[in-house]
Amino acid sequence: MVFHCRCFSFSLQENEEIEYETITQTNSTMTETFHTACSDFSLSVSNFHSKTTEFPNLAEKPSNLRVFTVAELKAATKNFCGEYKLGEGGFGSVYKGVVKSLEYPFHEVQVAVKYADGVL
Ligand SMILES: Nc1ncnc2c1ncn2[C@@H]1O[C@H](COP(=O)(O)OP(=O)(O)OP(=O)(O)O)[C@@H](O)[C@H]1O
Repeated sequence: MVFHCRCFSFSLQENEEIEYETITQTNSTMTETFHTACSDFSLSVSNFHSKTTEFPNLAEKPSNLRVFTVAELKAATKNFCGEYKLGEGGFGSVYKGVVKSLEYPFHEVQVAVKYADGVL
């Protein structure tokens, strides 16, 4: 299962604000793939673990979030190259990367890709 979420903007240099996309990839026995905004992320996970039906199926929600293949994420981060590492979180490392914009094919979009420990 692959989660993608455009999370937040942050400042690289004092006056330069760049929008980043955080992509989290993780394995699961669940076969469906769904996309969710960060605010929904813990909601969907708790829904999955508790198996309650109280929350809507996020796969059925309309979404404009983009799915990336593992190959695309490897290409974007130069195969998760150490030089591209931005930081480390509780369950994996985060790498900067660059992907082509779908809207404007000649534009590149900077992204942050989280590589969850033990996934690949
Ligand atoms: N969009 C981003 N741009 C730049 N650096 C980032 C970005 N996202 C994460 N990082 C870097 O990676 C580090 C880990 O981020 P992450 O989101 O994994 O943190 P976390 O929420 O503490 O981790 P976890 O969710 O695994 O518990 C951050 O402290 C930061 O240094």
